[in-house]
Amino acid sequence: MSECESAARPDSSAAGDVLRVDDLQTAFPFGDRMVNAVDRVCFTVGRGRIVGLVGESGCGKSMTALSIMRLVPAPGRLAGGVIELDGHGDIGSIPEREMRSIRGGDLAMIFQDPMTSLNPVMRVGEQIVEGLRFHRRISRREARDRAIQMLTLVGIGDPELRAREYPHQMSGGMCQRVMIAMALACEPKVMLADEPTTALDVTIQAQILNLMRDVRDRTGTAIVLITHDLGVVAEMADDVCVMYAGEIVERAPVRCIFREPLHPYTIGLLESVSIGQGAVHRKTMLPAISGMVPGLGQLPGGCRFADRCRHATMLCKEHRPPLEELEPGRLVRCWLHVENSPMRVEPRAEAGALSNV
Ligand SMILES: Nc1ncnc2c1ncn2[C@@H]1O[C@H](COP(=O)(O)OP(=O)(O)OP(=O)(O)O)[C@@H](O)[C@H]1O
Repeated sequence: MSECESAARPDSSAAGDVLRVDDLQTAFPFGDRMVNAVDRVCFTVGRGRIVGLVGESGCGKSMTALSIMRLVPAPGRLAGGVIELDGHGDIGSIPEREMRSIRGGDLAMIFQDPMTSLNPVMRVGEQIVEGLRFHRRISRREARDRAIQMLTLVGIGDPELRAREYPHQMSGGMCQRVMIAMALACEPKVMLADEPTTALDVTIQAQILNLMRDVRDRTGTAIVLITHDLGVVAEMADDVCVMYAGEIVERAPVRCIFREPLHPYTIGLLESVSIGQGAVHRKTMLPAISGMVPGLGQLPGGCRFADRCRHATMLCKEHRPPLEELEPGRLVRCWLHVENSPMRVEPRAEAGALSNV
C-alpha cells in the first residue's frame, strides 16, 4: 500500500471521486539514473470540485498534469502509480489507442498558451466540431449546433460569426475561451487547467476564472487548477495540494491552507503575499523563502525543503518525512507534525510559532 493510499480523501469524498491519483511517479533520466520529477503524488478530486495544485516553478505541477494525461515528454516516462478516472479504471496502464479516446473526451486539458492547443490554420468552430465528432457519435449538424452552444456558454458574442474565424483573428482572452469551449464540449469528467490565466491581463483573468467556476457549477466538471498564484487558489479551489520538488508537502481544504497552514513551505508561500479584503496580493519586497527549488540532480535524501527551512534539524536532513494524515483530508509532510517525532509540535500552537519562516 502506498503511503497515502489509506489516507482519507479531502472533503470531496461526499461528492464521489472522479479522479484518484495514487503514488504517481514520473521519472526522467539524469546521468546514469532515473529521477522522479513527480514523486509518489496522491490526491483525489470529487465530482464538481476544484483542486488547486500550487507551488513555485519547477515543483512538478505541470508534469503531474501531463502524467495524468499520459503526455509525459520523452525521455521522461510514467514510472509508477495509479490514475483512476471515473468509468475507466486505471488509465495509467491502458493502451495508447484507448487513451486517445479519453483525452479530449472524459479528460481534457487546457494550457497557459491557447496556441498550443488551437490549430492556427483551422476555423475555431470547425476545431470544436472535429473534437466532438471524434469523441461522440453525432452528426456534423449536431456537432455544429453544439459548437455554437459552447461558444455561447463561454461568453463569446456573435458565436456564429466567431466560429468562422481563425485563432489569429482573436485576442488572447478570446482564444482562451475557445480552448475552454473545446475542452468542455464533450462534457469531460475532469479538466486539467495549467496556469490558464497567467498570460492574460488582470480583467480578462478574472473573467476566465469566473467562467471556469460557472461552467463547473453548470456542468459538474471537476477541475484540477495548476497555478503558482495563491490569489487564484483562494478564489477558486475547494481543496489544495501544495507541491515542492516533485512531492505533495501539504494537502488540505482551502480554508485550512489560508487560516492554518502547517508546512513551513506553505507558510513561506503565504508570507510572500498579503491577504486582505478577500483578495491576495503579491508583496514586492520579499522573497519570504530564500533559496531555490532543487533541480532533479540535487534532490536531497531527507526532507527536500530542509535546506530552505529554518526549523530543519539533522532528522530533516537525513530522513524523508512521511505524508502524515492529521485529520481527514488534512495531510502534511513535515517532521514537526509526525506523531512520535522528537520535533513534533501541537498543530495549533505551531501555526503561530512558525509564522516567521
Ligand atoms: N522535458 C524534461 N526533461 C527533463 N526534466 C524535465 C522536463 N520537463 C520538466 N522537467 C523537470 O521536472 C521538474 C518539474 O517540472 P514542471 O514543469 O512540472 O514544474 P512546474 O511546477 O509545473 O513549473 P512551471 O510552473 O515553471 O511550469 C523540474 O525539475 C523540471 O526541470
